[in-house]
Amino acid sequence: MSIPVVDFGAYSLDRKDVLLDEPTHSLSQELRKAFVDVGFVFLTNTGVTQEEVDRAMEVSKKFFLQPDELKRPFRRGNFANSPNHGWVSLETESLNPRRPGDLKEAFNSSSLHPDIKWPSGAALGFQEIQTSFFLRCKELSLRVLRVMAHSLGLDPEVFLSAHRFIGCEVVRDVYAQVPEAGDHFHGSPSDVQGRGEVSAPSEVHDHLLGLLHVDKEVVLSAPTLQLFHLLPVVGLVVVSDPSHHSCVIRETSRIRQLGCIAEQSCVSRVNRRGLSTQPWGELVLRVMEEEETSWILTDCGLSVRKSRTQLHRVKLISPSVVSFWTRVCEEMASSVDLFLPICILVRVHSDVDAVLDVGHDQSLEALHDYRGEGYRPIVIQACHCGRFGDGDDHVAVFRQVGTAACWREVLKMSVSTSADENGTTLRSLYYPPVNSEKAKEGQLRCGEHSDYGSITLLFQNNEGLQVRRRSGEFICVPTIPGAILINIADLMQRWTADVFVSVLHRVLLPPAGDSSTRQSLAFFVHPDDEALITCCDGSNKYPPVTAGAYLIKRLSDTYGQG
Ligand SMILES: O=C(O)CCC(=O)C(=O)O
Ligand SMILES: [Fe+2]
Repeated sequence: MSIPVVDFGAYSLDRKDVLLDEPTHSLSQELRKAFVDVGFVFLTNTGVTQEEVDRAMEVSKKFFLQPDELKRPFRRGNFANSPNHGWVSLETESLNPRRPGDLKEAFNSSSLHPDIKWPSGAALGFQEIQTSFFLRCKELSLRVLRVMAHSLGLDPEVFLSAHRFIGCEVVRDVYAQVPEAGDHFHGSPSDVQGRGEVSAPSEVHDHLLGLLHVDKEVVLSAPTLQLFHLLPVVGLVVVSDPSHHSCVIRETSRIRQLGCIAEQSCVSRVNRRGLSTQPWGELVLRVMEEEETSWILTDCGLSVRKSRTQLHRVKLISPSVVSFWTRVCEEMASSVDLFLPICILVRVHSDVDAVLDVGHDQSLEALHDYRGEGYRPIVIQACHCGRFGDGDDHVAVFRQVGTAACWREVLKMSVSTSADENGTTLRSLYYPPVNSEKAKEGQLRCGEHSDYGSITLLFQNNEGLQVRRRSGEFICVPTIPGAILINIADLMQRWTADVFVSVLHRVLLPPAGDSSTRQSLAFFVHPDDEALITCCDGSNKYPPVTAGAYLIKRLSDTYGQG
């Protein structure tokens, strides 16, 4: 039996609204049959374009074709918080340990953390292209996982809810780790609002966020900057580096298109608690009029600084303020029923220049406009259920939740640590020309193996891949233009108690005398590290395992300890 080809058009990335629909019965059943019988399927009409694939392969090839000394700084193992991220050199890895090292090079993009150093130079645009391809694959994977759940008659969220952190850096609930009460920070007692606040760890007070709150439409000018025309936005962060001017201007005009997030709701919350007497807009306007370089706005716990090159910087100075705002945000978010998912795009550099943008899920689309700018998306997955009533003021609701979400993310960012909590990896593979006389006995381009996670998306530009059938023999996999090969990986087989099968596959050497290269892009989807994988039929066929522990074990089997 060959690999089935299934039309995924009904769930294509081009269709934005589709996640609310039940997958069609025939799509579910075709997918199910492929994953039960073969473990592999070709999906057509996914919405991922050939152009996107070509771009990702092209920039990868430019990276691989460089001399090794230029690639070495990016070696896998060099990234402290992301051990699987980086370059894997030729013959380093034996996916079948009984064979000599695979004749391939790879680059694993496992972390989108803004502090990760990416290849540049010859591979100009590498980070942006890999990141945007990663995010496209992520979106498609989530759709596939949804259809897979449906095909098994399971709750459509069963797989999705264990894949919430693909491509997100860790945002651990650091507050929970910190002891009760007390302000261990600099700042006068008047900064501390309320009682029994949980204090935040020390990273917070060093973390400078440039927040600018504008209540009315205003024009700001500063000595070294052009005019900025800002609409009322909460969470708009002004970049301090003059080289980013145009970026700020573009940003503000985009926010205008998306609609504005007014802070009125925040203000009323603040007032109700007696913590602030003024709308923030006024505070900011006051700041702008003043000539001094620094203020402490004790009534809302923020300090504001102003310098020649920075419009304004607002520093979160007190842990109680941080937790206060977090709580406000959470209350606001939970008090409003909202149907829209919210997407926040954040650009953060280590010197804490940031631009926030809050929008509804169409922002996901807008995300692609940011490819070249190093934006980091934070998508708030947990959208609030319920629908707008007829009489609801949609904009007001959206503003409230957007504001809350925005703040929450800013605050989380300010205390986040830098590890990742989902092992999903976009792996770019390059198989150089092979001199078959020099190849070692039994050596392959990629030895027999099955993948480790939930599913794998594979894009290939040339033949060579083989998949093992149930009967034991290997069959050649064709390349079908525009189609994506998707396979079940080991954790998914466990999860489905062997209903879906994860099968061995390999990449052969080209025939003698054929000096062609091969490239592929494999998107290995993993559940979140903390997700406990138990058989979804309720059986005990496999003991529960956390996805993170399972992945570590599999990687260490492949690469050896360390
Ligand atoms: O390059 C290919 O086509 C296959 C790669 C693969 O299976 C893997 O890296 O897991
Ligand atoms: Fe594989």
